[in-house]
Amino acid sequence: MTEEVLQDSCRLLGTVLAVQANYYRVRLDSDGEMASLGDGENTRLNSSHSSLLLCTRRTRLKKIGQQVMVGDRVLVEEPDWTGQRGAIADVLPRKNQLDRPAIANVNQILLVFAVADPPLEPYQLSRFLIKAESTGLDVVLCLNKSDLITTQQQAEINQHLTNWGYEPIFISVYKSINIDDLANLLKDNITVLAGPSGVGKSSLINALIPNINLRVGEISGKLARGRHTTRHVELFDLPNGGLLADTPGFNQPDLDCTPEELAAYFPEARQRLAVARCRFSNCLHRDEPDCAVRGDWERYQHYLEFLEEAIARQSQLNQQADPESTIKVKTKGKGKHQYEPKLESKKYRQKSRRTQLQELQELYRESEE
Ligand SMILES: Nc1nc2c(ncn2[C@@H]2O[C@H](COP(=O)(O)OP(=O)(O)OP(=O)(O)O)[C@@H](O)[C@H]2O)c(=O)[nH]1
Ligand SMILES: [Zn+2]
Repeated sequence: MTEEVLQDSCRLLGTVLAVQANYYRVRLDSDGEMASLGDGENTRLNSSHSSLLLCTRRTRLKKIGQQVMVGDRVLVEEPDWTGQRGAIADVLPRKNQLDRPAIANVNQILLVFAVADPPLEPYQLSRFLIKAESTGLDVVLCLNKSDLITTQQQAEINQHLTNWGYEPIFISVYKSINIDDLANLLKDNITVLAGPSGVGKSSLINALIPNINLRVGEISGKLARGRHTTRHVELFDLPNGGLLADTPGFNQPDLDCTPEELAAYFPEARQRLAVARCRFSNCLHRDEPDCAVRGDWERYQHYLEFLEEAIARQSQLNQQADPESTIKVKTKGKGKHQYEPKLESKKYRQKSRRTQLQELQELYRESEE
């Protein structure tokens, strides 16, 4: 069933913002859906909170094993406007899906860094960018605390990041610089926010959603942030449209791509590969002859360093000796060791059918560990 068909029949369509026990908090689309409703049902329009319905999942969906996750577009039936209840009758096909955190239909990642305090560290920024790129989603790079640097310094940072293939948006939560521009980029999208600790993510969320404390307080007690967060996933409504999922702060995301994948996560390398080819299809762009990627681009050293890391990681996995890897050692008989996959490790099973989006799940996992 497509969205058009559903809208034609004037059913209620909405987006799942949170899942709590067996209930789904659904925000109904703001327009169009009232047309088919009879008189007396319009009370919803007069109440400021009424487009939020607490819904159950129809038995039919349970029977066919249809899960409902945060970010899902759903068809709601039997709205009770007074009690703010409803029932989810159908789930529209997902554009994409992250398993951890469980969010469907994510459009982009908003990566937040600060230009100062904490200082902008190129390698750390690269690491986050690569991790974000590996999801295959669009990446919006936002640099906060621009109030702490001069225009000249900002121009220099901007030049570097342009060389890297990005168009950063410089903001200051303190001075309300470019917050509206950023809000515009988030409009009509489902965005997942990420970035290291101390760059101003909480401050930014408060600036983007002025009533968030109130709202969050109403719904989930408090906006859990930092290392000791629950795994509760929630999408927050942005006042001008769009939904934002917050992530806890973390400092060094682990790069777990293969050596072969790495170049694709550098826009500079992608640009080079778009116009030329390496002699070898499995070129790692180090010292191979006729390499189209190797060169004096600014982050080439980052590439080499991360490549070493990826190679080391891979050989570690190949040796099957890393206890943190997906392999466990099983002691057999007289002290003989045998390696076998840890079957309880979801990570292991995901590896074999990994999509780029699943990289993001790991980004979350690291942030929680
Ligand atoms: N100068 C300046 N400081 C800011 C700005 N935005 C936030 N800060 C400060 O930066 C510090 C960290 O801000 P938070 O919002 O807690 O940062 P965070 O990214 O949420 O940090 P974690 O919760 O550790 O992930 C606080 O002292 C803020 O007041 C800004 O635009 N300019
Ligand atoms: Zn090459």
